[in-house]
Amino acid sequence: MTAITADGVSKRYGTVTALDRVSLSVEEGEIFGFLGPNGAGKSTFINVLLDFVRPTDGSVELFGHDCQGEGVAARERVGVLPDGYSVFDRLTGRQHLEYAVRSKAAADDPAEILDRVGISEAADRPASDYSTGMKQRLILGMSLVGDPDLLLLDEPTTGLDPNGAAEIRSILREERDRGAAIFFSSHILEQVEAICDRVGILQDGELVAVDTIDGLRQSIGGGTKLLIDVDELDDATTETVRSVDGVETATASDGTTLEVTCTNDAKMDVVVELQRLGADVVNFRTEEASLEEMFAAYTRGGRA
Ligand SMILES: Nc1ncnc2c1ncn2[C@@H]1O[C@H](COP(=O)(O)OP(=O)(O)OP(=O)(O)O)[C@@H](O)[C@H]1O
Repeated sequence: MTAITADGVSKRYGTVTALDRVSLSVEEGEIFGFLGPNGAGKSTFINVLLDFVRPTDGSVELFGHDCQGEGVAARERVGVLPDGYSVFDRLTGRQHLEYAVRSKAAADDPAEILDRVGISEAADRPASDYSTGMKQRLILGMSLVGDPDLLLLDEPTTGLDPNGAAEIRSILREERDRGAAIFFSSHILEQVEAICDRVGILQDGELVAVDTIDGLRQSIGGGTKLLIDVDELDDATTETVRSVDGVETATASDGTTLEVTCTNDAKMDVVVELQRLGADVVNFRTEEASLEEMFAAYTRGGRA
C-alpha cells in the first residue's frame, strides 16, 4: 500500500517558498531518503505530513487519509522522530517508553525497546541527564512503539557517532524488512546512500530528482569517476582535461593523481588527451560516482 502520497504540495511563508509543488509517493517496505541542504524545505514537508503546517497548495495523504482533513486517521499508523524534539526532563527513559506504550495502547515491552536502541543501561536515569545521542535513541525508541506502518524521521542520525548511526541504520532496515515504510530526511549524504531504496533531492523547496541511487547515477551520464595516476601533473593539464567534452569535474589530488568525473563515453578521450599533453599514465582505475557527487551535480542546477 502507498504510505505517503504528496500531490503538488507548496508552502509559502510571505515571500519565502519553503515547498514548491512537491509530488512524490512512498510505498510500504521501502526506505525513502529525503535529501537536501539546510533550508531546502525538508522539515516543512514532514510538518505538513504531521499537520503542524498547512500547505498553501496541494494535498498529502498517509495511507489514503488526507493529512489535513483526516489527520487522526492519517497519523494512526505512524511513528515520528520530529525535528527539534524534546524529552520530559524528570521522566526516566523507561517512563518515556511506558508513556508511549500507554498512549498508543500498544503491547510493547519498554525494556526490550530500550535494549534495541542501546540505552538499557540508562533506563532508570532521568532523560535530562542523557547526551544528545541518547535522547535521539530514546525518541527513536518511542517512534517504534506499536510497530508503525510508517516511520517519519527528521534527521534521525544527528548527534550520533558513526557506530551509533550504523546501529540506527540496522534498526531501520529491520523495520523496513517487516514491511514498514521509512521516510527520513537528512543532509548527510553517506547516511542516505548507505540505506535508502530511493532518494528524493530537494533544492529550494523543489524536488529536483527522485530515483534509486543507481538511477540517479545513470541520469548524470553514467557518473563515472576516474582516478588516474600520472608521472607529473600541473594546473594546465588539469585545466585542459576539464575542458574535454563529457567531463564534469577534474581535480588534482595527492600531487600526481587526477580525479575526473565524466560520462562513460568520455573516459577514453580523457586518457587520449593526457597522452597528447605528454603525461605518462602510470595507473588508471574507475569508481562509481558517490551520492555526494551526484548531489552536487543536481544542486548545481540544470540536471533535473
Ligand atoms: N515558520 C516559518 N516562518 C517563515 N519561514 C519559515 C518557517 N519555517 C521554515 N521557514 C523557511 O522555509 C525554508 C525551509 O525551511 P526548512 O526548515 O523546512 O528546511 P530544512 O530543509 O528542514 O532545513 P534544515 O536542514 O536546516 O533543517 C527556509 O527558508 C526557512 O527559513
